[in-house]
Amino acid sequence: MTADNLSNQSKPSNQSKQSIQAKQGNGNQEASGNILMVQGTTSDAGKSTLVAGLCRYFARQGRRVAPFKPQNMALNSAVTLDGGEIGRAQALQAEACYLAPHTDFNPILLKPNSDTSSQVIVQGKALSHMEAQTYFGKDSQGYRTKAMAAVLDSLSRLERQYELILVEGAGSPAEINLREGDIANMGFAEAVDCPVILIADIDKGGVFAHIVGTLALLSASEQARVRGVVINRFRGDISLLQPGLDWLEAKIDKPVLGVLPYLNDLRLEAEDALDARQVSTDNARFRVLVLVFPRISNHTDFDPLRLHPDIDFRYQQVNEAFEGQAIDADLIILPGSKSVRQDLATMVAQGWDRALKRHLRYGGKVIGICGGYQMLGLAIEDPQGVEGEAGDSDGLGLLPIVTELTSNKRLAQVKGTIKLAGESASIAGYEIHCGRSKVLSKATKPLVLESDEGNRFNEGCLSNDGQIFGSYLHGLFDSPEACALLLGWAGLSSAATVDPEAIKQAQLDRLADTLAEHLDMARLGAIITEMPPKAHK
Ligand SMILES: NC(=O)CC[C@H](N)C(=O)O
Repeated sequence: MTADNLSNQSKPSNQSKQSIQAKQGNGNQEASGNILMVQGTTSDAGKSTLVAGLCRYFARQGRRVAPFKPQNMALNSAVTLDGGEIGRAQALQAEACYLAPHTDFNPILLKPNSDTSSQVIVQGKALSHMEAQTYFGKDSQGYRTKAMAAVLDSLSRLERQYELILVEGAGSPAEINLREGDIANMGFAEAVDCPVILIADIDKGGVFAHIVGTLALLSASEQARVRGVVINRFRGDISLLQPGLDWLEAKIDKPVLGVLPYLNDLRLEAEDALDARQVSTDNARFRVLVLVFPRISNHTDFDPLRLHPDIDFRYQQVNEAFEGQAIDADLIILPGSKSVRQDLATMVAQGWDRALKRHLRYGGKVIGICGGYQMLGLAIEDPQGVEGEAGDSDGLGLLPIVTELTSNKRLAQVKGTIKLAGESASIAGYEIHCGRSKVLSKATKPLVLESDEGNRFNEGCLSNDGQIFGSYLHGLFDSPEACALLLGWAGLSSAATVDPEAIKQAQLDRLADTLAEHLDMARLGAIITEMPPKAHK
């Protein structure tokens, strides 16, 4: 790949998109595997978004491009086609490349279930606590060696299949306490000898200090591999910024590759942070409240509701005192959780058990998804201590199910039909859970699903009074048909149609257009090609 053809921008027709897909689908062609890494001066500087935009930009040109994040810490994950689990940001970036998600795009995923411990997922598979101990040993050096081996193994597979690999760092490379044994930022870039660009968020203020300070805290060889900087989320008059940019380029002796505008209404899945923004609620006629657990997982389940013009959508932190306040919702949703028993205890301590019952007495509806579904049941048992201390907890007692957490994590993409209130619709989604739930009585299971392996099964549970529905399915509002059916059941009739997939595709294209306009793509192309990766395999 040459700098020229990297910067040669064109929008593909639908036909060339298909040929990209075909190309991307069957890897094993000649590939030089150029690597570019994006690091940020802070968390939330815009790394994921920049990588997603670059993925779409290059994929639209017919390039074989893939995303990569060596190590991700997030509770928002996606099920891959090869039956594993990766961070959602990498799944979105894969989609930006017109690719299905693959475990190699994010070989290490850490899912925190307390302030001091995480579930470790290596190349898509969750290690049990025992495995984690033997895999990594007790010291951080043990972890680094094994994790780095997995990272390089995945990367070398991608290098054989793709022309360009766009790598996202994590947090900032200048976290002094995390530098030793780092595999997520400069530790990775040094190991594979790839160029780095640094992105900084000007909206937060202090952008010059962030950039100069970050570079000052790097070693000489790390500084040298930072080949340019990108300033993100700028609003206002660029001519007023220009003197600052000139000063910066002289000070750091590196180019500013571009200043990206503040994309106020960019609606792309958040990597991990909860995105509470919603479209205008002027015409909203239905109130949805999603409880936010300290260890909420897969909050992107709610994006279709957050972006729905008929819905007044709210997140409510369950660890904040609320007792006595009016709940003010037609539908309350309990989301997934990485620490179900503990999040349930937090919720009950704040009086949410009583609040939910009151809401139901007034005719409100309740949905529980995955961990939230488990909480609605009679009991949650964790005899092996899969999510912390071993033991049992009483559930909220609103659905006739009993759950046992097992070390055998279920990961599956599923599709089928949902039947509620006499209506049925097709539905698709994914399951990520250690728990297995038994429905005790003859309660209705409203879903008939089929997994990738072709197994058909009934899923979910509806209370006898028809007011409470629980399911393991993440992404259950993504299909417009299923979303309309669920909202209809919950009391919102003739809801507008929101198609999150179409929104996502339009946003990725818009992002790529923005990068094409505001980044010096010729220079970026040169950065990518002038530093061939060293043989690290
Ligand atoms: N995604 C989830 O909510 C998972 C629920 C629970 N932590 C389990 O593993 O079963």
